[in-house]
This record gives sequence, C-alpha cells and structure tokens, in this order.
Amino acid sequence: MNREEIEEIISRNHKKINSGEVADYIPELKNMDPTILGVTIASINRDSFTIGDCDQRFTIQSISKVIALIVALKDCGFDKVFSKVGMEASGDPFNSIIKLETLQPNKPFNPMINAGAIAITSLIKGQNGEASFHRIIQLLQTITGSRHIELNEAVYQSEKETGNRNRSLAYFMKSTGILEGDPEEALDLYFKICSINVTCSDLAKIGLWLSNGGQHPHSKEQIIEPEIAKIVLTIMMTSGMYNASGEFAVQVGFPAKSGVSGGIMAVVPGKMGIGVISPPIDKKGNSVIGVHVLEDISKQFQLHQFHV
Ligand SMILES: NC(=O)CC[C@H](N)C(=O)O
Repeated sequence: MNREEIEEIISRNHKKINSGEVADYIPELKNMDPTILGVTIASINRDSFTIGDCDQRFTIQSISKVIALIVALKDCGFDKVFSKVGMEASGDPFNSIIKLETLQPNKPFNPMINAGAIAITSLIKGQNGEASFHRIIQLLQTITGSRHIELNEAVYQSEKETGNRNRSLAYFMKSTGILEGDPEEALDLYFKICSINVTCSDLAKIGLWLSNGGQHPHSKEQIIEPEIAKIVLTIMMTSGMYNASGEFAVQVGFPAKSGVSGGIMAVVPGKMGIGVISPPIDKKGNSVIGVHVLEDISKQFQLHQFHV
C-alpha cells in the first residue's frame, strides 16, 4: 500500500460526490460542506496516510456508539450491558422504534442503533451528566491525542431541540424498565456524545487502537481491555453499518461504524485503523463515497477478513 494507490482510489470515487444527500433531519448538519472528502489510514506497521480534508472537523454522530459501548462495558461489565441490549443485527433503520414493543424482553437489538445506544448511555458512570460527558471527552482525547475533541455546541442544541424520535425511544424504554434513571439525562448525554467534533484522522486513530486489541501499537499503552475490543469489533462487524451491515460485511469484510455526518471509522484487525469523511449519505445513513472508498481499499489490498 502506498500513497499514490490511496490517492487514486479517492480521485476515482470523488466523481460520486453528487450521490447521496447531506443529513438534514438534524438542522445544523445541513450546514456541512458536501464536497469535503478525507481519508486517513493509521497502520500498526507505522505506515500512515492522510489524504484530502483530514483536518476538517465534523460531529462524530453514531460513531460515538462505539465509545459509549466501550465505556459502559468498562463501567458495568458484560452481563449488565447485555441485560439492556442484545447482540443481533436489527435489519431496521437506525432510529427505528417498531420492534421495541414486540420484542421479549423489550431489549433493543444491539448497541449500534439509537435505542441501544441510549440504553447504554444511561449506564455510563459519573457524579452527574457533566462528569460522565467529561469522561468520554477525556477518553477520546487520550486515544487520539487531539485537543480539538470537544462539544460542537450548535449541533448539540440542534439535536436537543429536534430529537423527538430519540426522546420517544428513551421514554418507551423507561416504561419497560430497560432504561434506568431519568430519560432526559440519558438523552442529554447521548446528544452530547453524538455532537463531539472529530476529524477523519481521529477516527483512524480510534480504529488503530481497536485493530491492536485496545493497545496502542507503538506506545504499548493499553486503554481498552482486549476482551472489550473483541466484543466491540464483533458488534461493529454485524451491526455497525445499520441495515446495510450484511452487505458491507460481504463487500468490504472488516468492522466499521458510520455516522450521519458522513464519517466512517473502520478497523482491519491486526493491521490498521481507517477514518473517512464525506458528508452525503445514502438512505440507510452511510456515507456513499465512504463506503465505496472502503470497498476499493479492501479489494485492492485484500483486506477482507474472510479472504483466504
Ligand atoms: N446514525 C446516526 O449517526 C444517528 C445519530 C444522531 N445523533 C441521531 O440520534 O439521530
């Protein structure tokens, strides 16, 4: 893998810039520049490539569900976390409410859909919401080494004002006993965690730790326990791309998590973390160009996990 090869993949996919739409159901996201495109690859063998708009900040959105799961597993352990959410792909859109009532028990399918992530968020420890949020920011700052990891106040306010679907999910889960504590507190933390500013280089760095079992491959610092990294990567593989996870697993073949601002954090176990940003998303909420770029990278460098 060299820089020219990655550049070639990016310029080939840049032509698809007019496919997909920038998310607008969170009004503030409409202000994103649809033309930004950046890819960072951070490899265990120290090869790193930053190509395109890798300094451009955007909100992490659903990629934060990975971080929330890591912290909830650290705080509460496997049994407690998976008493609140399942481990199965849902096959439904990320914000779906439809099966919450009929499922027995009423657990959301997995921690990568909104209902599951809100339930998980309520497990994150802290003296109050502010303290819990600070723990997430600190973890992300440590993992990425980036100071610009901070709240995007405008996106947070926009989500808080318009997040009625998420509010319905939280109150429904309160009624069934899945959500403990105050739904408004869980929602506030959830909205804040989704509204953290990152770059695609930050996403690649998160992926790098996960690709090496939660240990930084160069400093050897271990922040995420190997068992937690394994669980998180497995859930990303089965559910990280919402109801396109199966197709993504077949075509690309490594774990990834997308967000509606057009970011994708991908992990090639034992090899590298990849961060991509391109805001236009498809109907399922995944970056159109991001998916194509990852597919091309996987095929060109034979990174599919089941390639034998
Ligand atoms: N898919 C996403 O990135 C969704 C996250 C967004 N904050 C929401 O709750 O709708």
